[in-house]
Amino acid sequence: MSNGANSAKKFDFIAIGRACIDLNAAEYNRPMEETMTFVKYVGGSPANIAIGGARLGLKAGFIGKIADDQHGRFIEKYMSDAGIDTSQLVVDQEGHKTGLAFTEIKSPEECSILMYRDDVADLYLRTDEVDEEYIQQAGMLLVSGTALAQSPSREAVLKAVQLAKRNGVKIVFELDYRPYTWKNKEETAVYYSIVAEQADIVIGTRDEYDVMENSEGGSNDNTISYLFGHRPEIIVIKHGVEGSYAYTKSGEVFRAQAYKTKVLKTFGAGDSYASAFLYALITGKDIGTALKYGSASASIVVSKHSSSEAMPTVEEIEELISNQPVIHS
Ligand SMILES: Nc1ncnc2c1ncn2[C@@H]1O[C@H](COP(=O)(O)OP(=O)(O)O)[C@@H](O)[C@H]1O
Ligand SMILES: O=C(O)C[C@@H](O)[C@H](O)C(=O)COP(=O)(O)O
Repeated sequence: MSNGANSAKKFDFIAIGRACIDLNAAEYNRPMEETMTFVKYVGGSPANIAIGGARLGLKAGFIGKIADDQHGRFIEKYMSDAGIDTSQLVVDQEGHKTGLAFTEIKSPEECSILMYRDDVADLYLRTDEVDEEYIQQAGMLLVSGTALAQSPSREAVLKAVQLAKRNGVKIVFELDYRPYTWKNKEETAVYYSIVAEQADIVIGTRDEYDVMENSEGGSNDNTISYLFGHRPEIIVIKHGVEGSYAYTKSGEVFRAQAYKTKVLKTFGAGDSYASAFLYALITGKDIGTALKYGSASASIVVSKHSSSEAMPTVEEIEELISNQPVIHS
């Protein structure tokens, strides 16, 4: 497949979904109960991926809804300063709030996220706020699975997927499973399958594919045999510190190991991975190299305090790939 590189298009990719706030513990190695200070960053998986892509020099756009408040304005300015087109970042007019993610860093291995996502603006994006002419201008549409959790955002995303298909825009589905936004796993499995079957590229962790399949302990072989019966041409399955695999419809299998690093916290790995993986595909690198870019980017971000602000440059990624040993597992 051609992986979406299209210099004739205004955007290399457009992400759809949430742009929110991360409040990351400024004090490490303690539970949230004892954490008194937090540092504010833009967060939300698709926003992080757009920021990561823009840091790597990609032309990125964003479709989403932000609150009409100080947090919403902070997000819009940060993303626009990062070089992302925010013309389709709709400002909510109904009093909905910005989603907040407080992060706890108990140890490098024990991190958790406490989400405040009741009535959040991002899940109120409507179908009439998704514009065909905007989507036409992209090489790829990056869909976050969390945006399928509730209506009207669910229908807005399904419309974006339809428009992308109609206009030959590659669909990248990042499963991005956040249990607290869903009613139950059965519902998640239904909507994940609907979009995964229509996507060109699917990216997720092994656990997230299990959610899509509404099963436990699933195998990569079963996942790819199901999805390759549909539209996907590339399936990426991440296995945490044990590395990741990419499978192609023509039967190739690629594996990348994680790079050794001094881990500060584990969150941010998935978003940095996705942005660097897509950057590599969009700039014409092969799939094996793209996996390395993803792993390298993730190993940089897990060693830093934030997800968005910590997104690396191309030079940092390439330097790390050349010099850093991998974790053998
Ligand atoms: N402790 C770690 N050290 C170095 N790299 C890591 C570590 N954990 C994850 N990674 C890298 O980040 C990638 C994505 O991590 P993973 O945990 O699978 O996804 P997610 O963050 O979406 O749950 C992995 O494939 C790996 O390359
Ligand atoms: O996606 C969110 O709403 C929270 C993120 O902003 C946060 O930085 C995070 O959890 C990132 O983790 P990842 O998805 O593993 O990259």
